[in-house]
Amino acid sequence: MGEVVDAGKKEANGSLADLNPTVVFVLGGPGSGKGTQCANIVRHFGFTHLSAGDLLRAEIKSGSENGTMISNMIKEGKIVPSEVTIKLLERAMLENGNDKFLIDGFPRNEENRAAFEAVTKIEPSFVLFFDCSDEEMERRLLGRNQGREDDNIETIRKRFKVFQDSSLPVIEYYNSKGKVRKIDAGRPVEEVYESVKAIFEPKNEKAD
Ligand SMILES: Nc1ncnc2c1ncn2[C@@H]1O[C@H](COP(=O)(O)OP(=O)(O)O)[C@@H](O)[C@H]1O
Ligand SMILES: Nc1ccn([C@H]2C[C@H](O)[C@@H](COP(=O)(O)OP(=O)(O)O)O2)c(=O)n1
Ligand SMILES: [Mg+2]
Repeated sequence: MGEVVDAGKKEANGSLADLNPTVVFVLGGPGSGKGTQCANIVRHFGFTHLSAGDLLRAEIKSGSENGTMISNMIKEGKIVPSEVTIKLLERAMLENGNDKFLIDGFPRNEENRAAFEAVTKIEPSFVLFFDCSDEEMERRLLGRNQGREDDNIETIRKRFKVFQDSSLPVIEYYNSKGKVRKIDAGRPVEEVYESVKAIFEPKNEKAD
């Protein structure tokens, strides 16, 4: 029996287990260029880009009951409880229906990592790590001009500390599993993308 489907509205159908998506985590400090490079990857390699920060900001705008809590945490540079962020990521994956996702800015701490694994049973294929100096990231964030409440020097310093203390250990964890692809993100956008592309392109392996 055929079902009438409203093509304009995507339904969150099925489960993540059915979808069994390919996931690449895109990590790096604030301002390292995660969002910029994800836009390039989407154009060439057919992934869907999900930024945890964008999903949280959309949740604030939607007037959700968690909005005030999320907004306060972002202003303080703190990491929102995993439960909230994981629900948003799960919903976005199921609504979208693609089976290849770049998850940008997540997992940002050990709690994010362990909870995502426990809830979704998804293991990332690999982790892109954009490595960039604090000086360069600070310059970029202060010039970003997206009207973000957290792109001020006081919050930026807090975000750098959270990255050092909470996010780098997650990258170390994946590094110990051989999953990290580290990229020098301090170079111009096009140069960084050349390195990114080489990671996503199928390898032309020589027979011996
Ligand atoms: N390689 C680069 N060189 C200079 N500026 C960059 C580079 N990559 C991104 N930017 C700029 O820096 C700011 C932060 O980039 P963004 O992609 O939003 O980083 P993230 O998502 O990691 O915080 C943006 O204004 C962006 O245009
Ligand atoms: N996994 C995540 C990702 C982001 N957040 C919150 C806390 C972060 O400082 C803000 C902004 O994240 P976002 O990835 O958009 O920031 P950057 O692109 O790294 O500058 O959102 C979170 O609580 N948990
Ligand atoms: Mg970003």
